[in-house]
Amino acid sequence: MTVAEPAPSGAPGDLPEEDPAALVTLRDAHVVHKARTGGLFSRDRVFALTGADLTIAPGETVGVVGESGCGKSTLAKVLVGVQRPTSGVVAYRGRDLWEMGAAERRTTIGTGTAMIFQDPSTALNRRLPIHKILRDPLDVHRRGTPGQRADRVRELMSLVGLPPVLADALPGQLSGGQRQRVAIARALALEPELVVADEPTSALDVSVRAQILNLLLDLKERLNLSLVFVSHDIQTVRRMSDRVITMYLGRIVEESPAAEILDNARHPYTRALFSATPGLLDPIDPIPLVGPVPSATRPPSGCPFRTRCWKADEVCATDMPDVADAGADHRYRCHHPVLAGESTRDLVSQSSAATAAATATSKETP
Ligand SMILES: Nc1ncnc2c1ncn2[C@@H]1O[C@H](COP(=O)(O)OP(=O)(O)OP(=O)(O)O)[C@@H](O)[C@H]1O
Repeated sequence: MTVAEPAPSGAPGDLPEEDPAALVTLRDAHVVHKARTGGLFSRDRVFALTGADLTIAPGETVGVVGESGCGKSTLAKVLVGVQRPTSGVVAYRGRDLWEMGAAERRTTIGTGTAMIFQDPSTALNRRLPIHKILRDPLDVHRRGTPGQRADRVRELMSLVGLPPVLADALPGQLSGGQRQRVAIARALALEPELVVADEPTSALDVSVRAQILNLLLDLKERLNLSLVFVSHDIQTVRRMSDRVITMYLGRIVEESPAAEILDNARHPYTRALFSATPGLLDPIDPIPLVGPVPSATRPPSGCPFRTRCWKADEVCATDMPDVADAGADHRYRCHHPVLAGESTRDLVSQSSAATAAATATSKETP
């Protein structure tokens, strides 16, 4: 398989010219890691994020879907400034985050953004009582007087539905759902404009997941937050989001209003992901995603999805598709998009034929 070298990015410091009202903008953001084998760095490189372009408006929720290892967490970390991109631009309200002075960047990241992680058990200091955990960011950023900080802690607990009696409890004395409420309250302590939630319910009991998701939706409305919601659960992403982006092997391959992505996904990968979710597309058979995601150290040439795509042909092996505009804020990168009106039945039969062909080819290989 030919190894593609991701295209060079734009000049560092280039500021995005459009949408002055955008809260966060990524332009041609790349993250490349040194690969590790057996704990040691090798000469290989991992292309964790490649050429990401994204704009997030104030108050908007953007859902991120894709299989494991497709770069969702990397994108999330770049957005909140935890991960510096290897190249490309991350701008807050039009100002390049990584061109700011260190003090301004620390303030922008520390107070303007926050991240909620998958597992609240590991995200919270087990030795500190809840009121100290919530007060810590206020102390670090010297917000208000000591009395105002104590008031803010009470306010935060009420905001996320934690009774005041839990203020002196340790994280280990709380349920998983309560711990995630503490993590959310801490994330909101400094009134961020952007909150990124990376699989915020996947470590929780099914019974409390809906409560935490409803809490996030409620907080987003009340506080006019921009929310980036990363999840494997496509149903939930659709319910939570205004816009959905699909990632594959470090690339954003489709971006669409949530309301239309289900019926109108144009990228074969998005369609296959959705079809694998029971009850979503009502297919006769789900469209199989053939084989595993290729290694991020050796992404395929051309379109990264072409090695698993039933529509792929020669051009997909050589040319990375340009971004195509499907109108109404819907964009995708594909040479042979799913056509409007193309039924799941058609896709399943094409996919089965591709699977049979792939199986036959692999049997012929010595
Ligand atoms: N610090 C790192 N060093 C080397 N490789 C990394 C590092 N962080 C992430 N990667 C690799 O980058 C790619 C993208 O990882 P990332 O965690 O962003 O994917 P993901 O879609 O969030 O996966 P998951 O759903 O499993 O959390 C993967 O191949 C991963 O192994």
